[in-house]
Order: sequence, then structure tokens, then C-alpha cells
Amino acid sequence: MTLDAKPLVHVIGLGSMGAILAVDLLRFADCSVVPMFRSKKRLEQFQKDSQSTVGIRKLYLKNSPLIQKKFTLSACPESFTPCAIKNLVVTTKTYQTKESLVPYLPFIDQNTNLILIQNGLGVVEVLKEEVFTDVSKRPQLFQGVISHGCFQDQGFVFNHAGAADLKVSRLPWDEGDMVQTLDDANEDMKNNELIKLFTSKPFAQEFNVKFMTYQELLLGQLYKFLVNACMNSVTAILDCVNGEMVGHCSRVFELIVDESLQVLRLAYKPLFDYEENYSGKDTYPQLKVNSVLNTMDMVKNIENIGCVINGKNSSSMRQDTLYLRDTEIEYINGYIVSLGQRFQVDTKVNKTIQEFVNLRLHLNRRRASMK
Ligand SMILES: NC(=O)C1=CN([C@@H]2O[C@H](COP(=O)(O)OP(=O)(O)OC[C@H]3O[C@@H](n4cnc5c(N)ncnc54)[C@H](OP(=O)(O)O)[C@@H]3O)[C@@H](O)[C@H]2O)C=CC1
Ligand SMILES: CC(C)(CO)C(=O)C(=O)O
Repeated sequence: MTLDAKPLVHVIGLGSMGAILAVDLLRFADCSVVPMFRSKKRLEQFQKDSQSTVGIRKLYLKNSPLIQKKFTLSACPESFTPCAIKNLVVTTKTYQTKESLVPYLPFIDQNTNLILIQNGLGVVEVLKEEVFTDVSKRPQLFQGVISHGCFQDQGFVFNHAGAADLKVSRLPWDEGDMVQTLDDANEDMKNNELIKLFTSKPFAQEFNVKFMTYQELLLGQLYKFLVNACMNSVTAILDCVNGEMVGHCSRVFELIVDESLQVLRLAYKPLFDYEENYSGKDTYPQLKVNSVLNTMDMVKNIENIGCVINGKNSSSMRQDTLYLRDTEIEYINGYIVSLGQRFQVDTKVNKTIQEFVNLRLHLNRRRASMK
């Protein structure tokens, strides 16, 4: 059911990322937004305790203004009014994706635009192998790589700590379609309802959205992936604030990045061969890949981004272990391990990191249970 003629955007995952996106879509894009909660209990908490209102405190703005938006419609699996879902944003944690989609599968088909706005890699494999197994009914799939920073305050009030950007591209279901032309991207910006919303003004300016080809997004996604593979896991294991490691973490990062790149070069070969195959071809964007995704430069950049620029931050994975929440390690260092098995590459470094993160979470949960 739509509220009016405006496009309808369903959001599964009204957490930090879902909340800042949903509120700014309501503020700056011509659409209606429907948050979808995991249960009747969570839906009632939203509708009753929070009066269906989300608050975003923009910490990076003068006086940290609190912006509030009321959502006329919201749902959970039990209350969802059966209707075809046209535009679906998934902003759950990676490991929550499959479970969050299952109740709505009857309402998702090849006409649905589905965007994943998450860190890490490997969710598309879960969607292919376990969720959308009927190729003819697979939704139009997009990926968002978001660099905004946000953490929950209490209830449905969130602190938007850092404003950066949201990179978006069509996400190929088939690995063979990794390289897209500039015309492919323009086609979606002209004709796809969800992408038209995401690139509409003023929303695109306010949320700093950039739509691009998949190869352009993937370069940024792998860069961010390597940052997270080092910073998130190591700070969780050590239980330290990002900046405490500055000047002393490059050796560990070198081990993680070197092994990860060995695997990523095989799994994403078209990207690493891109300059050789597509430079000078004006129907394709020109990319610098190997001069960016190399161990020594990445280690320096990761230490700067993680330990200096974000030096005062507690990484999201360390926060997950401190709050005894599951982590996304399986979709970060753990994803390198699964790729290593597929490409017969030894990934002992990332496997050890993954197991230490799991051990850290166990230790924190054990200590909490003994208080
Ligand atoms: N926070 C940040 O600054 C950044 C986060 N990211 C990435 O964005 C993604 C989302 O992270 P973030 O927003 O922080 O995560 P949060 O944990 O804040 O939000 C996840 C939300 O998904 C909801 N959810 C979980 N399962 C279901 C379900 N079955 N049905 C409906 N809703 C469900 C949770 O609801 P409930 O409250 O009921 O559990 C929660 O509100 C992650 O991949 C993260 O790594 C990327 C850049 C920055
Ligand atoms: C860059 C970094 C490591 C900042 O803490 C981050 O992305 C996170 O915490 O998830």
C-alpha cells in the first residue's frame, strides 16, 4: 500500500546507518519510507515508545542539532501488508541479512530494487546460494559503500558523528559482469527508480551520494575492506582505542594486507587487470588499481586513516565485542579465509585474526556472565 503517488522505499535495519539514511531520504528526496522491524515487539517499541519518530543528532554540525522525523508507516513480518516491494534498502549487519529478508521473499521479485548498504564482502554469495536461488526472480541488486559514521544514543536517537559519503553501484549477480561501461551506469541513473531517488537533488548533495560503475565502487570497497580487516579486528582483539596503536601496528597490518591482497587479486582478477585491459577506452572509467591496492601504500594509509584521522574512535567491531554483540568478522577477515579455501591460498594470518576476535568476544561474554 502506498501513502500517495510517491515512490515507496522499504528499509530493513533501522540502526545507525538505516536511520541516517531513512531520515535524510524523508527530508531531501520525494519518497515515502517504511522502516521494517524484526518483530512485533520492536515495531511496538518504535511506534509506542518513540512515537514512530527517529532523532538524528548531527555531531559534525555547530551545536549538534537534533533532527527528528516521524514515519507514517512502519511494519514487521507479522504486520506487513502484502504488496510487491519496489525499493528495498538493507542496512542490517552483514550476518543478519538472510534472516531479515526471508519473511519478505514472497514480495521480492525481478522488479524489486534491492540495495545492500554494509561493510565487508560475501553477502552476495549468501543471497545467490541461500536466498534468491531462482535466477529468474532475482531482484535488481545494488551495493552501497558508506563512510558516514554513526552510533546509537538511546531508543531511536542516533549520533551522526561523521559525514562522508555513500558510493553506490549496480552489484552484478554474476562475477563475469564485474566490468561495466559508463553508459551502463547512466542507464540506471536515468531509468531505475531507486537510483533516481538516491541521485536526486537535494538528497544526493546532502547525503553525498555518488553513483558509479561497479569497478569504480569495488576499488573503494576493497580499500575500505582492507582498512576494516586491519583496524576493526586488531582493536577488538587488543581492546584498545584506534589511536593507541599508532606507530606500532604496521607489521601486523602488513601481514594481514599482504595475505588479503594475494587472495583478492585472484577473486577480483578483472579489477586488478583493469588498467591493462581498459586504459584509453573512453566508454570505461579510467582507474588506478595496482598503484593503490598494494601492501606498502595500504599499510601506511590504513594506519593514517585508522590511528590518526579516526584515532579517537573505538572501532565498530571493538564496540560489538564490548557490548557482547556478534561481530562481522566472518565478512571481513573471515571472508579472506573462505576465498583462500576457494583459490587454494594459505590464509593463516587472517584465520588467526578471525579466531582471536571470536576468542575476545567469548572472553568478554564470559566475564560479563560472571559479574
Ligand atoms: N555505524 C557506522 O558508523 C557504520 C556502519 N557501517 C556498516 O553498516 C552496516 C550496518 O551497521 P550499523 O547501522 O552500525 O548496525 P546497527 O546494529 O546499528 O543496525 C542494524 C539494524 O538492523 C536491525 N535488524 C537486525 N536484524 C533484523 C531483522 N531480521 N529485521 C529487521 N531489522 C533487523 C537491527 O535491529 P535490532 O535493534 O532489533 O537488533 C538494527 O537496528 C554494517 O555492515 C556496518 O559495518 C559502515 C560504515 C559505518
Ligand atoms: C575506519 C574505522 C576503523 C574507524 O573506527 C571504521 O570504519 C570502523 O570503526 O568500522
